[in-house]
Amino acid sequence: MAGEQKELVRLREGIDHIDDELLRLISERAQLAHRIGEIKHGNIYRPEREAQVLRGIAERNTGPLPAAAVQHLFREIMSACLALEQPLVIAYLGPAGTYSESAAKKHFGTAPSFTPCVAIGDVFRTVEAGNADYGVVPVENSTEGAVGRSLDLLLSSSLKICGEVSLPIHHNLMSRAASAAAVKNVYSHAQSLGQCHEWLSRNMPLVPTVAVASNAEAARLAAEDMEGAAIAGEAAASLYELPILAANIEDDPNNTTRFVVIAHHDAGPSGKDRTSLICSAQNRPGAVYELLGTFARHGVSMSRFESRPARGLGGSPWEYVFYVDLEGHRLDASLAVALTELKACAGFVKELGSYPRAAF
Ligand SMILES: O=C(O)C(=O)C[C@]1(C(=O)O)C=C[C@@H](O)C=C1
Repeated sequence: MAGEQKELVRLREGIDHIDDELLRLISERAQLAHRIGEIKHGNIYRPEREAQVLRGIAERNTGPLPAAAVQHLFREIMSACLALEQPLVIAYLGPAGTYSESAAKKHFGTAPSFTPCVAIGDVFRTVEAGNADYGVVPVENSTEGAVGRSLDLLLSSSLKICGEVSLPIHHNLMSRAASAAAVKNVYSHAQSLGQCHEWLSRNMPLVPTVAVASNAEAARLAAEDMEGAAIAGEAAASLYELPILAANIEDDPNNTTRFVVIAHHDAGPSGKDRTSLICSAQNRPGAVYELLGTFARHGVSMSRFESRPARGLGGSPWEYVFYVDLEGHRLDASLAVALTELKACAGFVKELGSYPRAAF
């Protein structure tokens, strides 16, 4: 026992020594970032550089910590360094406790100020008006598909996409009730109720579900109702101090939502990028085939091709636009040529921007 105590003291001294070194190095890093901020022209936040740093950390990590854990640590270090250069304001689809807030913090770390907005349109307006530097909005869910409102606003707004966030969505049943058997109502956003449909029919078939504006609102209601439960994320459970009765109740364990970061500019090349655009085909046979041919001819891979009604373009009903995601940056030689050819044959092209693929 005495031997173990001595060992404990010795190991803790080792940790103290390493913490001193870490602190010294982090402070030195912060001074360099501050100096970079002074000599940098234009935007201080550089999503392409941050993605490269985070990818490099994962590649060089030799354990024992998993890559995601070290990336989170470095995400926070960079977030704090950036705050020394320029305090950022980030708008997201609120209220506090939503998955959008988790996505915003996953992407920017916790150092910026976060502004919850009541609707996706308000996130766009807040950034357009300069009341936030960046905005985070959901664009698609692996179970439920496209988030139409975000796609429509990307078409009508002048904002660009400068980043993306991929967030695994894990739903939890949370309540002050003693057990799931004592729950009389389940509150959640309609999409989340849909994503937990099978679990609910197997485990709580007779309990009515109530669709509300957001998961965070569901958690707030459950916090006030001893017989109510919410389906929401861990952030909402801790915000409203709700015990989790059942974790990871989503029907698809790979349930993921993709968010984009909107701003007045897109991002520089990072080496692993994506380019998003909206286009329409001219009204003649083979026009869509021709659009797709421009990418195929130049070896540009497409990760998304989705059609939606052309809202806000002032055309007649039944006119459609295509939302296209391409692998690569608009400044890459092959993509640049493909875009030039696309503009020559498409009815309409709107470049939404090039940005680094999610680093983690
Ligand atoms: O490299 C830069 O341009 C920096 O400002 C430094 C740094 C970092 O901490 O590594 C901070 C903010 C930028 O968004 C990117 C990187």
